[in-house]
Amino acid sequence: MPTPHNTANTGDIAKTVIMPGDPLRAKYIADTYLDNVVRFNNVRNIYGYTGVYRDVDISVMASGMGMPSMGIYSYELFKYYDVDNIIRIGSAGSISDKVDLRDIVLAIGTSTDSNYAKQYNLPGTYAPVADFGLLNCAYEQSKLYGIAAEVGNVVSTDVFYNDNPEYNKAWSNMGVLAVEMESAALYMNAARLSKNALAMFTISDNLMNGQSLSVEERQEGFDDMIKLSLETARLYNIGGGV
Ligand SMILES: O=P(O)(O)O[C@H]1O[C@H](CO)[C@@H](O)[C@H]1O
Ligand SMILES: O=c1cc[nH]c(=O)[nH]1
Repeated sequence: MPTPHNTANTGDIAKTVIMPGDPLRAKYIADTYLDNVVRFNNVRNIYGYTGVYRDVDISVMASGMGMPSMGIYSYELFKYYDVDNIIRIGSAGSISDKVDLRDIVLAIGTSTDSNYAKQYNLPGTYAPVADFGLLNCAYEQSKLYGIAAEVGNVVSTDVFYNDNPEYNKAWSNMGVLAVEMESAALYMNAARLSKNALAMFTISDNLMNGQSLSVEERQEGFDDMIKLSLETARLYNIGGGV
């Protein structure tokens, strides 16, 4: 059933969706890794494609930037398109000496400064976490393919250009590895709708020493993470989840 943001029909989208923030990264993944590709959405240039990865149907669709955008697209995929699993693949800024440029992080949890959880009227603070089955699968695949991956907490922020110079340090003091902008909304939508989500990242910026990757590397230079997400999706689909 089409939505205001997605023209796909029911059945056009696979059970597992890989979600980069950037539509051009979605196109790159479809062009490079999927066979028999059909594009199911380009509303607002949020490209979405379904194709075959090795022997498994997988979709890839952009989330856009920020929690409101991820909130809309992941909610619609879970609620209206019967998607069971979403794996976010993003760039992130390192705030820990455990991870540097090009390193991969698997987000076991995601702290946030966003108000997204307010809608649930919880009598406390919610801790958004990854689906253990997807996380475990990704971690095992990372070992199998020799792709080093650090598992830990990230922070999903509403603010890319933060006015507070102590912001990153405060999260870093709590052992948080990296900063990004969407995973908390994804993890909360998955929890609320009884679905599965995982976020993984390639470090594109080292926020402690100011080093960063180029625009081209952010669009197309994340092949280890892309392969890890696709192999995780494939194994998870074949195994019927964990
Ligand atoms: O590379 P993506 O997936 O867009 O993720 C990160 O990059 C954007 C900021 O440059 C934010 O969306 C942040 O979460
Ligand atoms: O949200 C993000 C993503 C990449 N790099 C950052 O510094 N922040």
